Amino acid sequence: MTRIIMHGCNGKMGQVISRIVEDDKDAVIVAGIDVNDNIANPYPVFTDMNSIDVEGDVIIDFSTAKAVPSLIDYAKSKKLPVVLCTTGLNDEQLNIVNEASKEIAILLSANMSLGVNLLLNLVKKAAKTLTAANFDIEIIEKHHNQKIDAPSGTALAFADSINESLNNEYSYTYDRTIVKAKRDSKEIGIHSVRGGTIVGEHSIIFAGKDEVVELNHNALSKDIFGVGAVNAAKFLSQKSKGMYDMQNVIEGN
Ligand SMILES: NC(=O)C1=CN([C@@H]2O[C@H](COP(=O)(O)OP(=O)(O)OC[C@H]3O[C@@H](n4cnc5c(N)ncnc54)[C@H](OP(=O)(O)O)[C@@H]3O)[C@@H](O)[C@H]2O)C=CC1
Ligand SMILES: O=C(O)C1=N[C@H](C(=O)O)C[C@H](O)C1
Repeated sequence: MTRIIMHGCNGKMGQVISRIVEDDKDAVIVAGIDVNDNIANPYPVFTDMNSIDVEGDVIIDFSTAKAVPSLIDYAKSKKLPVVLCTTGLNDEQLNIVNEASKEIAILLSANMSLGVNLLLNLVKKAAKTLTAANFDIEIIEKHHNQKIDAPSGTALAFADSINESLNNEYSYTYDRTIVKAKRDSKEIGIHSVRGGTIVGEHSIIFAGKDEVVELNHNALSKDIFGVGAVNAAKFLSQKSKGMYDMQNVIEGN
């Protein structure tokens, strides 16, 4: 039985995880953490994580970037692994996470779905083949109107995955209104749309002379992230330290 501490338990994803875990005989949420205890949950909720008085095996985090450093401090003090799903972390916050992985196990992934994690590999092959034929690369992401960070963590992960396959020679352009010049061939344009209840859509567009190749992922429900996060928690609860991603969970190593 994997005992989960849910950080950001009263948010949209926290509530998805709560529902998924209720039907999972191999996992249980033993405590939740959030800024307000304003939702009825079938587990105790703490607004101060240092007051948690139950034992857990792993933390799942879907909260907000600025909450991550104190969560990492807590996890280090309790030697607890963290499945870190929050996006929009700045360099300083990412550095704290990377340093902590020398002491505890951390799984950092901007997208917990199987489809996106498959696509993160497929875009590398497409990028190598198509940029050799001078195709341009643009990424468009669409999300609901409650999302705080832009571009999405997933869009950045796609850009990073592509860039890695191209010897990190590409720069990222987020706003063409300030560029005032033609597109550079070695850039990846990244664009954000926000509206309504769109769960999460990502298009990676390779545009060449007289042809366009587009790879798409559409999330039809937040459950795909929740299922991935619970699987990741079961996987990570067995690890003592190091940095992991969803590829490790999918491959079981
Ligand atoms: N990796 C992945 O697959 C996915 C990642 N995400 C990411 O997860 C994060 C959360 O998403 P979502 O659930 O939609 O967002 P929500 O805003 O719905 O939920 C976040 C929750 O965290 C709470 N919170 C804020 N500050 C703190 C704090 N200091 N300590 C504890 N809890 C806090 C919020 O409270 P309050 O509302 O009062 O501020 C809220 O209840 C985002 O960064 C999002 O991009 C989302 C989906 C998938
Ligand atoms: O905030 C969301 O909702 C999502 N955020 C993640 C991101 O920033 O990539 C993943 C998913 O697309 C949903």
